[in-house]
Amino acid sequence: MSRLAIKICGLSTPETVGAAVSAGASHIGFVHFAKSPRHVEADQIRGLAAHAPAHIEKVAVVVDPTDEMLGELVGAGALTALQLHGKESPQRVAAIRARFGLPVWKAIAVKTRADIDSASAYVGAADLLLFDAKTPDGAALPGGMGLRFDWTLLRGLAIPAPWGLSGGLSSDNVVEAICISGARLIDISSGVESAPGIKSVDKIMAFCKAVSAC
Ligand SMILES: O=C(O)c1ccccc1N[C@@H]1O[C@H](COP(=O)(O)O)[C@@H](O)[C@H]1O
Repeated sequence: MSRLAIKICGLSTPETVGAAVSAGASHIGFVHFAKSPRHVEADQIRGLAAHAPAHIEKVAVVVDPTDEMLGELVGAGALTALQLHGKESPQRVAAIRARFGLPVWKAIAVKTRADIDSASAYVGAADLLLFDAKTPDGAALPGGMGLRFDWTLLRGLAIPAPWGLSGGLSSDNVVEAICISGARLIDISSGVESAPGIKSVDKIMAFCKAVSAC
């Protein structure tokens, strides 16, 4: 079986980009959403991405982005994928993919089985579906809040598209999450922080080490 893919998201310093790469992450993520404590501008993303080798995937996380915003991010040249984490429709996802020429991930907000079922509408539009915990109505952020959902909802998932798991993961629960869900790509942000927006090198290392046991 192929090695598990790990995305360490919400990076904002060269030191933590380096830690993610050394620890064995396959993907690094940069949040471009002004309300987030992890927000980084397009030129910062370019600078941070330069600290990771070419084989590491560089993903920008955006929420209901305009074409203008995406043009600025993609135009900076460092990205290898876009993660759409808002209420983008399948049509909007397909249009972004066609216009910007990068693989597109669609985050699916999950609380119930119906939410998992809703992901099928994005098959063919998105390159990867990322199942994340639904945040409460009125929450400040649509992700990155350390919330998890019932991983058994993913057991035996038979969706004809690559998919990954995020939401509330940590070095303490990731092995259980992988065993229950069967995920082959896992994505973490707040679980490797010492405070909102402050990534911890030690926690990044511990998380990747825990995953390597799977
Ligand atoms: O991290 C953020 O601030 C963020 C803001 C807006 C949309 C998504 C965001 N983060 C993504 O949320 C999931 C889960 O994060 P966590 O591990 O539960 O903290 C992950 O994909 C982040 O990339």
